[in-house]
Amino acid sequence: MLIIGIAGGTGCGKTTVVNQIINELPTDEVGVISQDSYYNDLSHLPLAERKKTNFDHPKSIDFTLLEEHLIALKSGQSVQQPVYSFIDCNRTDETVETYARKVMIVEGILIMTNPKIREMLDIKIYVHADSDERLIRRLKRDVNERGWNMNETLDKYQSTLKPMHLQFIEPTKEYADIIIPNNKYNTVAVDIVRTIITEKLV
Ligand SMILES: Nc1ncnc2c1ncn2[C@@H]1O[C@H](COP(=O)(O)OP(=O)(O)O)[C@@H](O)[C@H]1O
Ligand SMILES: Nc1ccn([C@@H]2O[C@H](COP(=O)(O)O)[C@@H](O)[C@H]2O)c(=O)n1
Repeated sequence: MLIIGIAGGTGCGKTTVVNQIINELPTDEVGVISQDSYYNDLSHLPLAERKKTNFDHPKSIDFTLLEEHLIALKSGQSVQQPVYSFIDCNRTDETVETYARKVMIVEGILIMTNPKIREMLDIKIYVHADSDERLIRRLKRDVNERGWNMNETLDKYQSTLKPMHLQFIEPTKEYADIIIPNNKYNTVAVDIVRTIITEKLV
């Protein structure tokens, strides 16, 4: 199994790039694992407390479970990938059966901060967009899709997202084999990654 890691700051376009890559590829041969599925289980906290969590710190991720799942997939076993709710700020009771494929894409802001996960990635990709682009995209998405208001997102950007990005996420760019500039839609880069995957599938 080829494991491709796709990291980059919030709003840089990771999910969009992943969707563009896998679109047109056979779903039974290429799968996706999202770091969001591996946020720590916060069921012991009320929603108001869960909302105060720093979701941009590596400690917010259950890397042990992610590593276990990647090892299982690599050995051909299926895993139950947790399903995350951004509205409830917690894992749901549901899981999605994720089976081993020839290619697995792992995407998320923090995936390259963990040495064990980094070690498992055969190809490391960092998607870059300027911070003003990312903030605009993030603001629109938080307000339209994730139940936050504008002030909450702007406060969070200053107090948490920006410092965590500078401390933990941006430095992982140095581990990348490929950096995709994504201030604008980058179909050339997407085609290149898709070509690498297609070669693995033959
Ligand atoms: N290259 C781009 N140009 C403009 N908007 C983009 C681009 N890539 C993604 N977006 C938009 O930005 C928002 C965040 O993109 P997303 O792929 O969810 O980013 P990420 O997964 O890195 O947080 C989405 O609304 C998406 O449609
Ligand atoms: N309950 C949560 C959990 C996480 N976030 C934010 O999601 C961002 C990571 O996802 P991307 O698609 O943007 O890569 C991260 O910056 C967290 O702040 C959230 O808003 N609510």
